[in-house]
Amino acid sequence: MAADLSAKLRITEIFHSIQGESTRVGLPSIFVRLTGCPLRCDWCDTDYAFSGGETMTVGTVLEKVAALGCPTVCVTGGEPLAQKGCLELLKALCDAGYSVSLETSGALDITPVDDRVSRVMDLKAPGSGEEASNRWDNLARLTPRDELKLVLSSREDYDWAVRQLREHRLAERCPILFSPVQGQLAPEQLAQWILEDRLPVRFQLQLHKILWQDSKGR
Ligand SMILES: C[S@@+](CC[C@H](N)C(=O)[O-])C[C@H]1O[C@@H](n2cnc3c(N)ncnc32)[C@H](O)[C@@H]1O
Ligand SMILES: Nc1nc2[nH]cc(C(=O)O)c2c(=O)[nH]1
Ligand code: SF4
Ligand SMILES: [Mg+2]
Repeated sequence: MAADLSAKLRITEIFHSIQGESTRVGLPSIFVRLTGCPLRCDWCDTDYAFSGGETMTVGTVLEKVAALGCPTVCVTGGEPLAQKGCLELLKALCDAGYSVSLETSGALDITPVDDRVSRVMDLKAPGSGEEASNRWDNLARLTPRDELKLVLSSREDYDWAVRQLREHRLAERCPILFSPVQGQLAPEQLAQWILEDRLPVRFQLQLHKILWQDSKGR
């Protein structure tokens, strides 16, 4: 069935930049940032997307994306899956031939997302203050096309992440990303722990924050 292009979405911004996160890091990409999030991660760098925004149809978002002329699209937020219309947007983007990734907190069911989308899902560590929001049944749904990210603010978070990695055999499911919370955990410290423990994970630094000091981190 075709996507519903009349479905409505609340959108904070649509922009063209260098992908700063996930295994797609470095690729020119279009970002579609959906407004609103039911979580409040302690260290969230995107609180400007919690409210405001502009209502648009999926069809209008497609037109704005097409005008930016880039084959790779990242749908993010806020929490994109908190809006029903997000599923229609993801399907419409895939139908139009884009290579699509979705950044999601893992607090909402990822099952209904179009199979062609690469789901980049966070597992919220205790330091985020949102550990209780993790939907643990999402883990079993991850495929090698998806990615799992753990954003860590301390040694306690790191130890917690290593336990999850082992207990849920996460590295067998999909690529695993360990990223320091910017300004809270020194990147070189996290890198050293990963090396010492011989972890099969990918160290990640938000590239856009190295490239640009813009408060919105484009
Ligand atoms: C702003 S969130 C939007 C998507 C979704 N709500 C989520 O949490 O995955 C995009 C990504 O930025 C990460 N992020 C947010 N603030 C950060 C920070 N201060 N340092 C490192 N990563 C951060 C999140 O963990 C998430 O992986
Ligand atoms: N350049 C850039 N890359 C990104 N990758 C994921 C982002 C996000 O906020 O989800 C993001 C972002 O905000 N900027
Ligand atoms: S879930 Fe994502 S957007 Fe929401 S508060 Fe956490 S990092 Fe920010
Ligand atoms: Mg960001």
